[in-house]
Amino acid sequence: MNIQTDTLAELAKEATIGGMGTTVDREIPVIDLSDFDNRKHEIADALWQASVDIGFFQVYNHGIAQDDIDAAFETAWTFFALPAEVKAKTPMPKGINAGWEFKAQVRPSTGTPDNKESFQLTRPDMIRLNLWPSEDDLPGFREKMLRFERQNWELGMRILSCFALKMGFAEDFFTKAHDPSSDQYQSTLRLIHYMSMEGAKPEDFSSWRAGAHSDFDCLTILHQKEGEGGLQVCPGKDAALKEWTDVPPRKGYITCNIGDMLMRWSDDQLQSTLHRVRMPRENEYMGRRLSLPFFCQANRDAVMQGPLGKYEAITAGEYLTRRINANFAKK
Ligand SMILES: O=C(O)CCC(=O)C(=O)O
Ligand SMILES: [Fe+2]
Repeated sequence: MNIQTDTLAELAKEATIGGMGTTVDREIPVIDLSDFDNRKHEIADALWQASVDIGFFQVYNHGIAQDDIDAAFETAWTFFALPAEVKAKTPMPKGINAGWEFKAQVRPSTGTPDNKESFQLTRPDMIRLNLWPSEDDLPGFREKMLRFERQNWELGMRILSCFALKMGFAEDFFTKAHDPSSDQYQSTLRLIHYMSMEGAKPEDFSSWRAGAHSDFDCLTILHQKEGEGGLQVCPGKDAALKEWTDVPPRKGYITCNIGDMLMRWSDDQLQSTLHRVRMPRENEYMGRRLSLPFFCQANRDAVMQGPLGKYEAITAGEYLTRRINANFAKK
């Protein structure tokens, strides 16, 4: 489908609040991760089914304490609340998923910048390119964020071990491919601030908080706050219908989705699904929205080759570089 043409046409049609396309209810699978080691095969079956069908699912009893998630949101806000000139000390370099950007991400689907700012944290790049805010500017930020990054990595690897099992790989196959001790590591924690729309002009609602896209990575672990909705998904097999489904955040549940890397790595068995973040509707909460996605992106030197051999082998580094450049082409 030609996403670009469809989206632009709909943007022109819908200049005010309301968003584009139609909204339909679909069930987003919810999966209980409790007693993980004993229930692993049952959990793996559920994750696989959800990912073949829709590519999105929500997990609960996931092992990350709610207090830690709440604290991570608070710490993220301490960064965004800094003056712009302080945030600008750690700018996102071209083609690198690290540092601060402000309304710089132009999605191929919309051609306009997402109405957001973000700080991305990819561990090796933070050191190499000196992208950590200083302790003077933001005391404790680095340590707190690294701890949360690690918690997300652990959850991501547990989920990916289930996919490895189903794909006939060793259970630690993806854990090795995302080895956090390697300088080739490129998994990314992203802090996102979508600006408040309180008092905004009607025409401001014609842009997107995040334009329609699929993620580049293997697996995204997306923390959202209850009451700060807007995420919508459009499953591949129904994409031509342009029917979007709201995925409201619920406390205790983490939304996860398959990205393009794992879709390719699974020979297209698992679905990387289009999603976007719409503007709030007239009667909805208009304040700022924060989200914290963690992108499990295989290390640069990991070779992606599916069990069925559908695609030629490519390193994850080469794969990701191509994808990032397509999204931030103008900088
Ligand atoms: O903020 C959200 O809820 C979704 C963000 C997202 O899709 C992304 O950053 O890839
Ligand atoms: Fe996304």
